[in-house]
Amino acid sequence: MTFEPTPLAGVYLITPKVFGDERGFFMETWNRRVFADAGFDLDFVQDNHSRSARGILRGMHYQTEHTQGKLVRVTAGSVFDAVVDMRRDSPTLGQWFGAELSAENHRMLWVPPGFAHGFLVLSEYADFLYKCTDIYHPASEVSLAWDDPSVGIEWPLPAGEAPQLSAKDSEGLPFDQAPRLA
Ligand SMILES: Cc1cn([C@H]2C[C@H](O)[C@@H](COP(=O)(O)OP(=O)(O)O[C@H]3O[C@@H](C)C(=O)[C@@H](O)[C@H]3O)O2)c(=O)[nH]c1=O
Repeated sequence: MTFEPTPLAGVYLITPKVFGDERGFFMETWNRRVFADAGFDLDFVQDNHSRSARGILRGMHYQTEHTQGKLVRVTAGSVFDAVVDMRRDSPTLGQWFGAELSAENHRMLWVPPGFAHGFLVLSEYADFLYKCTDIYHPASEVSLAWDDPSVGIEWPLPAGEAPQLSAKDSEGLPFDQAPRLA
């Protein structure tokens, strides 16, 4: 398992060790001791799984109470996964980071509490799995506008194509109106 820092403090790209053989492959995707040895003392309370078709964008989501850390990965297809720093005292407040996560590259992203998170599906469909450090708390859920120009996430969308969004995400808050996190 390798833990690769990103330009946003606390956000890590994680690549599991994959053991391939004639049957297929095996990999550990979460191991409390291995993560603790790497400095991640995590306690997960919920696992989620969503499936989405090509061109669907879910995001950019966070909760102002019960703020969640998320360990995210893809088991079928590929996505462009993105985070935005919402930590009020962070030197990188408002900056984004994105990476392709796919069933082929086995990569995971550790998104600590304090970030808005979302993804765009690049394949015919994608299965997206994630572990959360806190509960779902819809009353404090925020959708930050995926296309806020002051954040400027470079989504790998075909020229002139718009993503498909939920009703909630099509009314995402502009960055300057979106609540900051601790
Ligand atoms: C997130 C979530 C949703 N739901 C329900 C509520 C709703 O009826 C249905 C779909 O919810 P949503 O539209 O919010 O699902 P979705 O847009 O997939 O929301 C997720 O997006 C990604 C990007 C994240 O980072 C997640 O934390 C989460 O916010 O599932 C739960 O029961 N538990 C949960 O933890």
